[in-house]
Amino acid sequence: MSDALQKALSQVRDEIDSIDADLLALLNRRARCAQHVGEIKSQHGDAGFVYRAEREAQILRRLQELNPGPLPNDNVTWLFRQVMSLCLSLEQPLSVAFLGPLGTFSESAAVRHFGHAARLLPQMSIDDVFREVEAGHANFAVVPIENSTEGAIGRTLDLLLTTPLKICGEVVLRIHQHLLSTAPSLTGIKRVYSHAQSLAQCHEWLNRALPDAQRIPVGSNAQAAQQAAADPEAAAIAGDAAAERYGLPKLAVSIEDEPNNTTRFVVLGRHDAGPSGRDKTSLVMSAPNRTGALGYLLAPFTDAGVSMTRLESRPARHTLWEYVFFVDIEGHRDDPAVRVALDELARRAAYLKTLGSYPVAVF
Ligand SMILES: O=C(O)C(=O)C[C@]1(C(=O)O)C=C[C@@H](O)C=C1
Repeated sequence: MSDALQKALSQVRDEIDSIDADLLALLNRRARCAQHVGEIKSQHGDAGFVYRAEREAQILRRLQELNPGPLPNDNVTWLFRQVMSLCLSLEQPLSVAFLGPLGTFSESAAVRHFGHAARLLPQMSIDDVFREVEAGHANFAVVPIENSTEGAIGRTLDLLLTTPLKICGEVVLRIHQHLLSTAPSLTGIKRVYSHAQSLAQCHEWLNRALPDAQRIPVGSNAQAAQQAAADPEAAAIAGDAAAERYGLPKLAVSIEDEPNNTTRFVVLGRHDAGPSGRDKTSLVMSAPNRTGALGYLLAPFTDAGVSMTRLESRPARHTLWEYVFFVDIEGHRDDPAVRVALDELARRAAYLKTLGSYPVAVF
């Protein structure tokens, strides 16, 4: 290395060292502020509300607006999510239940929302995820609710009907499915394990690339990866997190049939979130089985100028040919227009449950 190059490099590296020292001091100053916030909250008997979904969303949105680059907004958001996760862990360590084992897309969603400092509690089923928070063994749950290719996750909707938990956040995750196997090539693969939803998301690719392989649905993508890791004639369809966790090579990447394959998860806790300025409210209601009933129920939203972003029907399981409707609207239940619409809806619906108000996903 020439002297000139050495000198130029060491000048910039000295600057980086000095910036890192400043960053370190600032990060610790921020952490002390968060600890102070925690003390104020517990002095006011508010220790149960240490995690503030709406405040985190506001912080991240503001930083996205302030970001001058060259770091892209997604990376900045990820970085500050980690910073808040660490600051929060000094106030109160959080635990998050999700559909395990480790390596599922649900784990990726949980980490995306709560950062790496949260304690992860993988569960065997979506029912167990709900139960873990309902029983007070975990602070929050992260469960899938809909996929852009496959539609609603029925079990989550059914459990939302009866749970006392509230939706306090959402996570939108781009799903890239890979074929993971220790086999040297596609030729030796006789079995493909995956969650039924993932097998369906890669149905056309499998028809083309592995028409003779047996497709075996299992409890989760991560479980599929565990099974494939132990069987050289098998492959799993799963994501990056499972590939890394179980040390499986990727034989084919991004094999999902739909290029925009995305899953939306909801975050459940004992309270919903305060208004953040850009919120959604999720509801479930029942309409009597007669002509025009659904239109009658939805009219209060139009009348109050509230936009509906999602409508999903699901059989009411106890009565044949009766349906419940899951509705997402724009706005927080404390917004005046939403409040007016909900009050009117409560008068019209045979059954109405507000599942929660929460910030629109930030990234
Ligand atoms: O502002 C608060 O209420 C805090 O607890 C601080 C803080 C943060 O690090 O900025 C940490 C956790 C909360 O979820 C929101 C924000």
